[in-house]
Amino acid sequence: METVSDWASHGGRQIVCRHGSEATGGEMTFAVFLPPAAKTEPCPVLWYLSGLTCTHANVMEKGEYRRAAAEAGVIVVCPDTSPRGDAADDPAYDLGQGAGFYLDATQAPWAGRYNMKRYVTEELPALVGAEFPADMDRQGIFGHSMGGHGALTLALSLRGRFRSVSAFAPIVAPSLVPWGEKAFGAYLGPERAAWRRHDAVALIEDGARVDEILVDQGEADNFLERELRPELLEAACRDAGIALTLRRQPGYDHSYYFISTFMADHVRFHAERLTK
Ligand SMILES: N[C@@H](CCC(=O)N[C@@H](CS)C(=O)NCC(=O)O)C(=O)O
Repeated sequence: METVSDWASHGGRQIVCRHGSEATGGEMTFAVFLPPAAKTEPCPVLWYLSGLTCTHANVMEKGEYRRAAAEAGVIVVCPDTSPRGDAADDPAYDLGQGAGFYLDATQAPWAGRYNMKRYVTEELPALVGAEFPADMDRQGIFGHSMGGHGALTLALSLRGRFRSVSAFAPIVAPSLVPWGEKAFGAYLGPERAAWRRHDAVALIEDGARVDEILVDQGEADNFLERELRPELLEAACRDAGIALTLRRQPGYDHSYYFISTFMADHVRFHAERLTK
């Protein structure tokens, strides 16, 4: 692992690292914020999964998580969203590089390197646990849009791994919306039964559970009705008895101006569950 940048920030350190990845077959870059408390003790880890078109850098530069994470004593890790370099790609912004959807692809030309589920749940946690003062028994996960889909599906399918889960404007039912239908068709093939394991609403319908979920959703989000459809998560959680707090925020769109507004609320939500 190689350190690309290491900045002092809020009494802690904002670091960017690069490493050779077996899961994705190439070099990967991620951001990790160490709070001041990490100088003296292992700290819980909060994973932030980003949305379409993002690298590790979008949330690092625009997400404004550091003050709250420093105060709470939480490490924040921000992975990239897909394999890079000479990995297969597509000219569209919502397929290929920048659009890994946090699953392990089974279809050509994506299979072999588009293993973002394995990367963020196995390879990168092993690296973070080995290289940083991280308490891997206390992990939370959150994300935005495609990354909100990732946070919800990984928390639901890896029961017990994450003590807390939240999302900003998540794609809650990718099997039913254009972004997900396109990506799942490409990465997983036409057999829709295989899609259900990567769809938060379908996972809940099929019996997967978490105790509680926090979601913020802007009401002025251009993708709300076509791609995000939070009402489907609301119905699934109601039927399953999952405590969903869905906050509809008037006037906010899909951007990092929205995310950064509610970021501290989410970091504190996780910290309360990770530090008690
Ligand atoms: N208008 C965007 C659509 C994709 C989009 O809104 N991406 C969101 C995540 S789903 C994002 O975070 N974009 C990067 C940013 O705002 O920094 C584009 O075509 O690039």
